[in-house]
Amino acid sequence: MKAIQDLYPDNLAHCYGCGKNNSQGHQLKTYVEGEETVSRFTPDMKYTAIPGSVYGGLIASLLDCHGTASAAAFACIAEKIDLNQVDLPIRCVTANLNINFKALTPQGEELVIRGKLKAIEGRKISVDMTLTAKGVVCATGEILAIRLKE
Ligand SMILES: CCCCCCCCCCCCCCCC(=O)SCCNC(=O)CCNC(=O)[C@H](O)C(C)(C)COP(=O)(O)OP(=O)(O)OC[C@H]1O[C@@H](n2cnc3c(N)ncnc32)[C@H](O)[C@@H]1OP(=O)(O)O
Repeated sequence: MKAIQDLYPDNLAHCYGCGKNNSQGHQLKTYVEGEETVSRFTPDMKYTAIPGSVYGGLIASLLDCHGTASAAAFACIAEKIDLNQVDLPIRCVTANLNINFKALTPQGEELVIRGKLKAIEGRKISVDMTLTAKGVVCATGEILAIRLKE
């Protein structure tokens, strides 16, 4: 299965966090795995907070893009829309993002971000997220994504 972000049409694929057409961005990729979504990302050393740990703004960026991609995927699944189609028919933007930083996030490690659907209420899609490094939860987050009108 393709990454959710690779299903965004070319003219909407320039997001700094996840756009496949932004060569200077993070190009985060999110996949559906069972009932969850997952993204994996190893930050470059330039994203330093305290030496040895990852800058919180980058973590926010990863949760932001993981969250909107997850919201679009969960909404498609709820409507039985095929996630293998070329252009994703459902697109979401972030209205609210809450993050709890639980532990310093170590540099030089692959970060694993997982998302679980919390609720779909009309155009509002809430997703719970965790970010782990070496199995340790470093951050949790909740996103409220809004499905854009047609
Ligand atoms: C814009 C076009 C470009 C196309 C783009 C396509 C993008 C496809 C690629 C994806 C790329 C990923 C990108 C990465 C994620 C970003 O970084 S996205 C960038 C950051 N986010 C933004 O810039 C969003 C800015 N805000 C907005 O554009 C508008 O406020 C929104 C979120 C679209 C909502 O506006 P609206 O469509 O007029 O909807 P509205 O009726 O106000 O609200 C709908 C419901 O949500 C609730 N709601 C809205 N905001 C909030 C809030 N902050 N807190 C709580 N509830 C809220 C409302 O109360 C309402 O609830 P109900 O009455 O239905 O119960």
